Amino acid sequence: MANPSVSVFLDKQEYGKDRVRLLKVHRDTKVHRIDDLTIRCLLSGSSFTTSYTEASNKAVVATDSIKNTCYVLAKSSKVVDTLELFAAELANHFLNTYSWVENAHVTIVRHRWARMVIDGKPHTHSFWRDGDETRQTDIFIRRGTNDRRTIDIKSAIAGLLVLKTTGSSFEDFVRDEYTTLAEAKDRILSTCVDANWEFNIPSVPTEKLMATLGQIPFNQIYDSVRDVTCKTFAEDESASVQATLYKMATQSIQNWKWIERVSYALPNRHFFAVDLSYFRGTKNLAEHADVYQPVSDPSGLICATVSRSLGARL
Ligand SMILES: O=c1[nH]c(=O)c2[nH]c(=O)[nH]c2[nH]1
Repeated sequence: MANPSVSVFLDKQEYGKDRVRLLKVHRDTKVHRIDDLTIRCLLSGSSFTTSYTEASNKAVVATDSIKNTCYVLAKSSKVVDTLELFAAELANHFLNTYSWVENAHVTIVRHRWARMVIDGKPHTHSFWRDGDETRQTDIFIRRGTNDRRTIDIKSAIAGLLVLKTTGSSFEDFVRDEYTTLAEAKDRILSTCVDANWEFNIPSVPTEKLMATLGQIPFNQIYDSVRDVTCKTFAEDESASVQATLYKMATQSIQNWKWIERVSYALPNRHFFAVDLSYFRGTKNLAEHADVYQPVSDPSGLICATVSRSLGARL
């Protein structure tokens, strides 16, 4: 039985619409472009407390209206193709429209569509899904004092599946009574990259918010982080996932003054050479390996965040 004399308080709250699906078609030229998005918009602030504690809906903007707003703004917006700017437009809209909303938290996931190549030529209006990788952004805008806004933006790549067939070793690790893993001079390296990067954005007067964000080359930064990730993965003579991860993260901070920190979560998807010695003494281990067994579970998991040092602004 619950004890009603135990005192509690509402510690955290945010509400809104999740999984709003939206396809925007850009037909401004004959070469159509598309943005296939899944959006989450969450609102919070002290005015919403009573909706939880006293069953009062007086302050509640229906989540259905929040969903409708996503479609209305997608219609008029000129920046749907820059996730961070479209997310900022949405978040800013809720703060500007409803004076009692203190924070707007918008997450957008963009699903991949690649242009079809037909008879060697990029097709003007047909696309195919080239993998499960997504681009994402998570933006949190706070109503500050003196009509200013503070903005946290974290953008991400999720589900980028990569594999290399040489240029990766793992040696000189702890050997004790628990160790069965052989040292590997040359192994398969494969991971499914989750990377995110946080922006350093000063608080801005409300009316300058979109103009300030408009100066940040979000699409170029995304392309660059993805390129650095792939190039480093491909070219690094990897001593471990840890060492390769650190090189990836460091470069993006050094490339872009707006990036404050970069995090990676890299599962180490193991591929073990199959011991074929049972069959006529066939050699398939170490330098003889070319038949491997992919092991889906368990995998290693290497996670790290690299941050810009204090006073290290470009
Ligand atoms: O790159 C690696 N890092 C590790 O920490 C580790 N541990 C392991 O068993 N294999 C690997 N590979």
